[in-house]
Amino acid sequence: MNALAAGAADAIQIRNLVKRFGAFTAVRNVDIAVPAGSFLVLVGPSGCGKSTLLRMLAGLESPSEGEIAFVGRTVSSGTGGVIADAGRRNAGLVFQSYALWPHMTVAGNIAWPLKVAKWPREKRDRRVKEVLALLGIDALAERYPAEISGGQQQRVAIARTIAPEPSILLFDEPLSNLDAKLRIEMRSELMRIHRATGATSVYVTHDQVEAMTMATHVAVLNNGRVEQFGRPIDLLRDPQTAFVATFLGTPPANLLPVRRSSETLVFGETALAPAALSGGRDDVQLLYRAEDVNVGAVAGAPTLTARFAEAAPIAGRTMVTAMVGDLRITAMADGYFTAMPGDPLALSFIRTPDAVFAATGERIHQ
Ligand SMILES: Nc1ncnc2c1ncn2[C@@H]1O[C@H](COP(=O)(O)OP(=O)(O)OP(=O)(O)O)[C@@H](O)[C@H]1O
Repeated sequence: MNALAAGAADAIQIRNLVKRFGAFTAVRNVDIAVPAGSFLVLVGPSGCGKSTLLRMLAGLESPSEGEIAFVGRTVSSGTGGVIADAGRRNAGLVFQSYALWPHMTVAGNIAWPLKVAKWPREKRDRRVKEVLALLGIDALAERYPAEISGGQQQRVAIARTIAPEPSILLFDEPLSNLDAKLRIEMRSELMRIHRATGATSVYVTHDQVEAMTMATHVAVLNNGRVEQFGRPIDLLRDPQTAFVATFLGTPPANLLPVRRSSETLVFGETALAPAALSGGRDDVQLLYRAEDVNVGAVAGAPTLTARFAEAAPIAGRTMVTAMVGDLRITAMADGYFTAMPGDPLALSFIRTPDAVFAATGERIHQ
């Protein structure tokens, strides 16, 4: 079965969801089905509507149109508002800020939601021990939030959220307050927890590297719309819009605006590709991966003269950024490479473009 096809095994169904704040539309016609056990990452630039979508899933915000169902049960809709409130969705929410109770110990914080849900004492104690062990914070059980580090506080917040065994976990940029090293550690930790709990997770981030490492499924949002939804590898290999193609991937791919001139597509005066690729359009955009742009002229390959901007060594090669007018182009050089900012640099396009997009952004399939 196609893992992306809607079906009975979907833990979350989002149908034609819209959220308006007055005249402003923050979420536009979002339609996705999330299979049970997935780790869905919502990724996109600041203000694209990720948090608003997550808050609707959490029951903190009601939709203007459309509906959300958890395991076939409608929990919110444009006509009915929030049908099942935040506490009755069997969903746990982890925020960027940890919001621990300062007057309760770590164990007390974790036990709190279980007390509220009236778990019997013995079962509660057993569960607190279990999640303390799962998060590797057993030794902190009797400390107060002020006596532990930010990273440890985030672990406690996660432990508290998973303690009541929610079937859906919702994360809103939970790692953004941590330093770079801790973020990377916590990423693998969260994936381990996801596997251990089996909960379907929805995770908001603006960091595409975080998205690509953690996700089983990714939804790329832009201006409130889902530009593309699918497995990370499919979005990387087969982007359906120019936005997805340039937002995902490290180093970023290059998008060159070209126009048709008799038999070729030209950038400025340089012929880059055959006109047949444009699907009959006059203006299109060509996608070139950084590894398909060579630093230095290659005989027989179309070549542009750029101005060197910066270089960063990566895994034995150098990622070079250069400017052609206002356009930034990223290329790869073998070994170590450096130059002075503004130095002229030949860039050769050593392969045919990876994809072609209309000037308006949609993919042109050959
Ligand atoms: N309560 C509100 N009233 C009016 N506008 C809002 C409200 N909440 C969010 N918005 C607007 O909706 C848009 C989407 O906001 P949202 O917080 O969902 O974005 P985001 O993708 O999570 O951004 P970030 O990564 O910066 O947190 C923004 O333009 C924001 O200003």
